Amino acid sequence: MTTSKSTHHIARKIVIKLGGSTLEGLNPAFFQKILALQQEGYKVIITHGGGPAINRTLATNNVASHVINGIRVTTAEAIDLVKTTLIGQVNPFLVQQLNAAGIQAVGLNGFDGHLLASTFLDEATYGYVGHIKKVNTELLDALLTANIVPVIACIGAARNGQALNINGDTVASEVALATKAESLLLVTDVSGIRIEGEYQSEVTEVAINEWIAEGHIYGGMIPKVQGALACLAAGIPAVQIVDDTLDGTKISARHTHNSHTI
Ligand SMILES: Nc1ncnc2c1ncn2[C@@H]1O[C@H](COP(=O)(O)OP(=O)(O)O)[C@@H](O)[C@H]1O
Ligand SMILES: CC(=O)N[C@@H](CCC(=O)OP(=O)(O)O)C(=O)O
Repeated sequence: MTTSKSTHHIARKIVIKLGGSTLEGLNPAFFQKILALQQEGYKVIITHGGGPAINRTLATNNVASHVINGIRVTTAEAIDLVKTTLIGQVNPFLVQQLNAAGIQAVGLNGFDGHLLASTFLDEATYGYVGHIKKVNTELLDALLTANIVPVIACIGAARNGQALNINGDTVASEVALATKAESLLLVTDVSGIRIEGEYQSEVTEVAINEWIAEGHIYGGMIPKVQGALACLAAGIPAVQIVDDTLDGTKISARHTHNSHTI
C-alpha cells in the first residue's frame, strides 16, 4: 500500500501528560528522553495540568476553591483565573522550555481549531468543569506529520464560547484514546503509585479499586488511575504513572489473581 509508510509512522503516537507539580523544575533528562523518543520514531503529544499555579492565582485573588476526588469545583469567578493561568502562563512556560531544548513545540488549548469540544460535566456539582465530546485529531495529526509537538493546556471549549476547566489527567487520557496512542505516560511528582510506603512497579485494576476504597489512593492520584484504566479498557497497550525521569508504575489490564502486584 502506498500510504502504509506514513500511516504506520503516524500510528506510533505517545501522549505524555505533565502534572503541574512537575512543571516548575523539570529534570533536563526529561527533555533528552523526549528527543530520544522522537528519534525512535514516536510522535509525541504533550498535555499538561497546572494545579499548583492555579492554586497560587486563586489565593492571590482571594478566590476559594475545593476539590472532589481530584476534580476542582470551579466557580464563575475561578474559571477566568484558571483559563488565564493555564493558557497565559503555564502553557507558554512549558512550550518555551521544549523549544529551548530543541523540541519543536506549539502551544494549544481546547479553543484552538476546536481541539477539545466540550460540555459541562455536571454543572450543579462541579460548576465550570468540562467533559470532552470530541478531540480534533486531524489538527493533531497535521502537527505531528510536520514533526511538531502539540502542547495542550487542559481548557475545554463549550459551543457558546465558554471556557471549561478539565482535569489534566482526563485531557491526557481522552487525547490518548482519540488519537489511538500506543502509550500514555502520566508524569507526576512521585515515582508511581505508592502503597504503605512502597512504590509498585505494576498494578491491576482490581488492586487499584481496592486501594481507592481503602484510601491508599486518594486526591490527585484518583483521576490518574481512572484515566489510565479507561485507556487500558479501550485498548491502549501501555499506560504508566511516572516521575520526570519516566520511571514509575505500569498499569495492567483487568484480569488479576487477587494480588496487588504481578
Ligand atoms: N497511592 C498513591 N501513590 C502516590 N501518590 C499518591 C497516592 N495517592 C495519592 N497520591 C497523591 O497524588 C499526588 C499526585 O497527584 P497531583 O498532585 O494531582 O499531581 P499532578 O499535579 O502531577 O497531577 C502525589 O503527590 C500524592 O500526594
Ligand atoms: C477540573 C480540574 O480539576 N482541573 C484542574 C486542572 C489543572 C490540573 O489538572 O493540574 P494537575 O495536572 O497539576 O493536577 C485544576 O483546576 O486543578
